[in-house]
Amino acid sequence: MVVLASTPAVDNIPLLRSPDPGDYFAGMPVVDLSSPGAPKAIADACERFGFFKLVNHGVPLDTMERLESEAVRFFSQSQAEKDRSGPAYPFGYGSKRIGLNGDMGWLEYLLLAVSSASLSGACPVPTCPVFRAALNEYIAAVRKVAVRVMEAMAEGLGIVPLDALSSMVTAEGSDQVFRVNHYPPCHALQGLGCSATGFGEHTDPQLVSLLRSNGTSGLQIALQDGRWVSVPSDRDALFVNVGDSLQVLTNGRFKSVKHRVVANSLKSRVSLIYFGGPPLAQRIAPLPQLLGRGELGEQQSAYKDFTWSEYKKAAYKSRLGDNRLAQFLK
Ligand SMILES: C=C1C[C@]23C[C@@]1(O)CC[C@H]2[C@@]12CC[C@H](O)[C@@](C)(C(=O)O1)[C@H]2[C@@H]3C(=O)O
Ligand SMILES: O=C(O)CCC(=O)C(=O)O
Ligand SMILES: [Fe+2]
Repeated sequence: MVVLASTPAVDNIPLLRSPDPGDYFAGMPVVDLSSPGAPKAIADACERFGFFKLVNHGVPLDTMERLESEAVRFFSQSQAEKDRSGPAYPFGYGSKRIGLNGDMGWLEYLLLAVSSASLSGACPVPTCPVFRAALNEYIAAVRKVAVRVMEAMAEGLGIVPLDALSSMVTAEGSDQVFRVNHYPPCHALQGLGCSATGFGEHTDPQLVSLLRSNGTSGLQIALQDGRWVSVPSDRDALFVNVGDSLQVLTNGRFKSVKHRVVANSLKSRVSLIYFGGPPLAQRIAPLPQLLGRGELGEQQSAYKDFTWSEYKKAAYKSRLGDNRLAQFLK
């Protein structure tokens, strides 16, 4: 992180060295969901990076673009109008403040509750019926992809039944969240050699997150050696993150990926993220098939026993960049 003389527009937002064009993620795994090799490729990518790009996923481009243009229309309203959809917690519009513990980023967003395959009726925003319809169409489609991806993960890990993981997001009462992030261009930092933090480094607490963005890059992931690499944007693709809960369910075989977003000084970024979480009462512990006999006898869970409700509570008490899983290690 670099420290600069204060620039009022970005006060309280941490600054990062501008991404170096050479730091693109050269070895990024790209998985074709329609190919027979997908389960193995997905398991491999989740073990090595906790992250992969997914193509041929089946969400129609116009479903993604319809939602993107409704989101752009929402965020182009006046600040007073947008604030009428706030506060962000538990669900609604938020700006710059992320979470409840002092994290700040150069973005505005909508945090929305999903019930079954659409926006929860208990989530009153957005109020615009056209925006809600676009959200519902996209959420139904992306959730189907999440289910296929989790089935492929199970297959790639050699777990039966194949819905051992995906049933946690399709179960009654599953805790799914949808987020629309808008990172306006940060003109104040143009040419200064540093960028505003859009969304600070963190891992996602859920099982999986599926992200789609417009053509503006900014997403970065940390490799296992700690090096940050930029993920080139691709508006046709989805990007899949392994979350903390999936790391635990796989007893650490899949790694939850540390990621962040760097704001662009010229272009705005819009991202749509589906977070698949289990029901609150779901026990988060390694699947029995992944605790099979190894050379050293019965393998033990590396984690204390906990439920998603307990983990979520702890996550919401933490700062974005905290290592939330550390307190649940044995
Ligand atoms: C600082 C925080 C924001 C967050 C809740 C938390 O206390 C720690 C986890 C954060 C995160 C990251 C992934 C998702 O964007 C999110 C909605 C989630 O479930 O966990 C956010 C939370 C948030 O923005 O409220
Ligand atoms: O907006 C993005 O591209 C990623 C944001 C993110 O990681 C999150 O909302 O958890
Ligand atoms: Fe995230």
